[in-house]
Amino acid sequence: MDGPALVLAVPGAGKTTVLIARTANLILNHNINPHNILSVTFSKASAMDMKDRFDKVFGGHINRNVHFSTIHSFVYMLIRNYSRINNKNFILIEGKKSPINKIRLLKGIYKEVNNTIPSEDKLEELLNAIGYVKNMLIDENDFSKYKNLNIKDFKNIYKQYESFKKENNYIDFDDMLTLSIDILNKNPLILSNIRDRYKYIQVDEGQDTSKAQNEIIRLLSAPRNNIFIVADDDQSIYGFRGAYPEYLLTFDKLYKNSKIFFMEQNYRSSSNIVDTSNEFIKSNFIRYNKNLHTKNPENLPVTIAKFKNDLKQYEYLFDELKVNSKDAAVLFRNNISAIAIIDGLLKNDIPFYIRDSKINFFEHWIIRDILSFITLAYDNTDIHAFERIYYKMNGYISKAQVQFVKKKSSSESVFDKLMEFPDIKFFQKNNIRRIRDKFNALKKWSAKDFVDSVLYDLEYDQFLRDNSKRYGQAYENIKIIISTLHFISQSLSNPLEILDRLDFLKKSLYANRTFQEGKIRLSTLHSSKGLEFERVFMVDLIDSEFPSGSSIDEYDLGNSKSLEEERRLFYVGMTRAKKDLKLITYKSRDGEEVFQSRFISELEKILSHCELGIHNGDRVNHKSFGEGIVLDINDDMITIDFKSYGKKKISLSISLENNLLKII
Ligand SMILES: Nc1ncnc2c1ncn2[C@@H]1O[C@H](COP(=O)(O)OP(=O)(O)OP(=O)(O)O)[C@@H](O)[C@H]1O
Repeated sequence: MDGPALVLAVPGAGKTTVLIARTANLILNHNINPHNILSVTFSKASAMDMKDRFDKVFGGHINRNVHFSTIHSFVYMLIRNYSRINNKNFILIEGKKSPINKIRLLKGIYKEVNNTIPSEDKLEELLNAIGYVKNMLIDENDFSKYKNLNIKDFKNIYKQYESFKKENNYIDFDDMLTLSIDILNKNPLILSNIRDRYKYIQVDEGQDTSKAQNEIIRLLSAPRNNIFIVADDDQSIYGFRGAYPEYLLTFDKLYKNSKIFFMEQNYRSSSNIVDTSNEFIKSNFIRYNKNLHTKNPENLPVTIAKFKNDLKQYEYLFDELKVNSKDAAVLFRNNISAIAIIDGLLKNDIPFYIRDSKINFFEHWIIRDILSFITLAYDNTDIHAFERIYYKMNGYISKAQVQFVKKKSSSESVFDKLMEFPDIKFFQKNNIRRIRDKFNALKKWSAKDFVDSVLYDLEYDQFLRDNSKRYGQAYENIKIIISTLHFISQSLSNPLEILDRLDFLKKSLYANRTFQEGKIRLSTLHSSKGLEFERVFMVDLIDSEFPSGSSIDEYDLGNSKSLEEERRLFYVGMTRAKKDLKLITYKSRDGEEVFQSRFISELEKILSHCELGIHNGDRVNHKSFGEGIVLDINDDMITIDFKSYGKKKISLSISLENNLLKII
């Protein structure tokens, strides 16, 4: 009830349940006014989920309003009250009521600073980087601590963005946090009023709170420190935008006389899934060592399904789902993976729903380029389509030539107009003829051959590779767009049908956003947190996709932080499954060799040891060395800390085959 407490729990242990029950305990058994309890969580969906679950269980017993909110909505209220009293006017530039478009503003600043328009991906990276700086409370005059930044002249962009907001009294979501810290630090009266009101502070999903959010919580809860945090550091997956789970590891230093409770029993999953996941997450170093276990019985073995290529993966997935689609989910690292899956599910008449419909595919610049190729193939007078792609193929056409073409009559073919360019050289004419003939032929191809011809005959693929190099981006990240396009076009008879199919898929994505019994859930791994399903399929488990290419690059340079976050994300996915977990990988995607995810390789080892029935942490008895604890199992060797002999590495198979080693 009183004092600082941290509840560290494993997946499926009932974290939210504990927080709800404690709230009811404070109100019903200790007569605390709900008005004095502040319960916050990370996302709006979790806050709503908490409120629903509380009302369902205790609604009949407690008739006063019990409030659960996000940290952001709490600080928004704080800023509004402060502004009202002090006659200030802060204008929020997020959401529907915003007077300006934040994205457009940042795009404009980026363009001004770097003289080039940022891609959608770059903008996303920029947004995350700004959020990271604010949430990590990084001093804007000292970005040297902020490594791994891949944004050209970030400092300048950041400063311009900040001063524009300051001049106009604008604030964004992240500013709400830093502004609140400032208000609380500079206004002792406000701080003491809030402290008086919120005598009990509770935080759910504590692993996702940032440094700035933790600072707010610390300020509010002092000096009473009636702070109760529920968290699973192994499920922290928002480090890229400033989540700071490290503070959980030093909770006892931050709050004196704190208590730490562990909830290590999982009520959700079969013992196969629990044992495998438990071993898997132990490869992370930065964590509280918890021992995930369950009393649930065994069920289907965890399956690793390996295929020749991505097409075979889809065949397997759709076949499985056709037979049994009850309470199943397909989870993926990259939301673009959803497009090919939706295409296949629609063709196979398998019902699905997907909440994250904001997928950067249909509006992606590559797709818009492809649409311009199609347009020009069918209408070679379309100057807009031509202007978009003339330098992205091997036509060697100059800007001056395009300007010349634009001045001519619009009913003429752009290729004919190009031929009339003054002083045009013989070899240039040959090039233009070659391109023109290619475009004339394009509309006769099947949709898939059309895509190939654009990629390889017109060398759009080469442009994509060069472009990635120029902007320091991994070609693999855009390859997923091309492979999705290939997948969609494989059954279409002509290029025009690509337009229709994309339109249909886009509409289907929006039309299938709501849950209905019997529908399969499609979700990114990030959005799957907190959910549970009978059957879970994790797809596209290849290196560079999952774990992401950037986390592998950082790891190769000696920094394993991002790779550990990827491992946690993988763990979140695995622990969503109640009975059936299928992990799918393949050897080639869209004709190019790929490698199975290194996490799959780790799991193969774990599963082979699970078959032997031996795990890290097991107590064992060895015929010669006596009792000990298993510390590590690596291929065929096992490290045991023996009571009488200390650490020893012994051969696992010899020990087991000869009955030398027994699990106690
Ligand atoms: N004490 C319990 N006894 C039996 N079942 C329980 C208990 N606590 C929770 N459960 C069940 O276990 C499942 C997981 O619970 P819940 O979703 O609250 O866990 P969680 O810790 O929030 O999980 P995660 O962090 O993985 O999302 C649910 O199906 C819930 O109904």
